[in-house]
Amino acid sequence: MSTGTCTVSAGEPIPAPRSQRNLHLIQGAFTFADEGFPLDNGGSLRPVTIRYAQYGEPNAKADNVVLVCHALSGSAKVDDWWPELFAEGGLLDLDKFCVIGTNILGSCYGSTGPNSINAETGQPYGADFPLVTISDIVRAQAKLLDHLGIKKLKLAIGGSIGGMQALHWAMDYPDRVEQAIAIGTAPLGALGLALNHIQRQVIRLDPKWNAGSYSHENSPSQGISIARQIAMLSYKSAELFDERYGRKLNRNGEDPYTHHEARFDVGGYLDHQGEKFVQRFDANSYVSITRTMDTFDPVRKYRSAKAAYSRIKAKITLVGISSDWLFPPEDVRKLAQEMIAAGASCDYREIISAHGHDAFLAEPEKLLEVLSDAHARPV
Ligand SMILES: CC(=O)SCCNC(=O)CCNC(=O)[C@H](O)C(C)(C)COP(=O)(O)OP(=O)(O)OC[C@H]1O[C@@H](n2cnc3c(N)ncnc32)[C@H](O)[C@@H]1OP(=O)(O)O
Ligand SMILES: N[C@@H](CCO)C(=O)O
Repeated sequence: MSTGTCTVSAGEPIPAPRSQRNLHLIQGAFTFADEGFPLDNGGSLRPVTIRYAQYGEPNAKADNVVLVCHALSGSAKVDDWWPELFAEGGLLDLDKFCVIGTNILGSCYGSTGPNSINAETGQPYGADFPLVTISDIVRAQAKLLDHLGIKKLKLAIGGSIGGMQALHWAMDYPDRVEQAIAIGTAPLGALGLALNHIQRQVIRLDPKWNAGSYSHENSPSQGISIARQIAMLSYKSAELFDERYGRKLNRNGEDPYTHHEARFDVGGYLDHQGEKFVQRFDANSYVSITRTMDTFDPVRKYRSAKAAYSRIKAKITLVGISSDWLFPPEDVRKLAQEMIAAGASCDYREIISAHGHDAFLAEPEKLLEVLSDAHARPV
């Protein structure tokens, strides 16, 4: 067990997710690194808190533990955003596996992030929150697992940024993970980097941004709303948008043919998504996590594809999504080929879906279908 402080609350009432039985949920927060947690790119965090959720129980050998890693805007509470994993016939039977979700560094859902107090200054980090890499996030997760007495993961799984974490587990801790599944994950290409760049600029152009120093009541809500709307485009597909919205008039009756400020239905949808996001996410966290996402590049970290991927001992499954233009399936397939060329046991699958990048959340049944065979299913 590592040193640190831990708060745990058990048995909190939670809303029952779809077709779900008792989740045996325990939520906690582990705080460590009073002396500082050094980061890959210099700087450090002091201290570090990792918020976590545990579903089910580790067995006597603690060799049944699965780490489920969230994407950009999720949280430790896996049942809030991926309840289908636990459902009857899902990937993770809680009678068999213990599932742990952690909130990532930089987020606004309980782990150390821009809203946390910087021990050096006694003030919130705000925009001074240092650049955190996916490796840093995984190293902090490893500290939590040490604290919980979990030496090895049965499986690390996630989509998007969650998949980046799963893959870094396999590279950074080859002896601590048996299997990794990453969905819609690859180093971001130029288009993805460009979209993240624009989103951060939009946030910083909001007059309420104030160099990242704002109050919760007076936050850059327009900037974060528009950033989310841009991101939503990259999470969906043209096919889905045409099918759902096409050139339909807004469902509230606005007429864009006669009023120049009126929206088509797709505009109403995007505005709704932006408004919802403002209620639940922080602008500094958004800037921080999109920068983290940009830095995912195992080849740069380990100097070559061979050096990075030959470290892997886990069984890897990479899943591409046919309509994903943020992490195109050809990029995911190329990553699988590089892993195989480096000697890793890696398998590529593809979900055929019109839902774009978000398909792993929007059509979980298709994901579960491509993970249903012996290679992909944890045993
Ligand atoms: C810490 C936490 O809170 S974690 C839990 C929340 N976070 C997450 O779940 C993260 C991952 N989840 C997601 O990214 C998304 O929720 C997904 C991918 C699962 C679903 O994507 P969405 O875009 O929300 O679904 P979808 O495209 O169907 O949009 C549905 C919403 O748009 C609304 N909508 C659709 N068209 C329109 C329109 N023309 N005008 C206004 N609203 C519209 C719907 O009414 C619905 O609203 P609601 O969510 O308030 O009920
Ligand atoms: N829609 C997801 C996917 C991002 O990769 C999220 O908001 O976290």
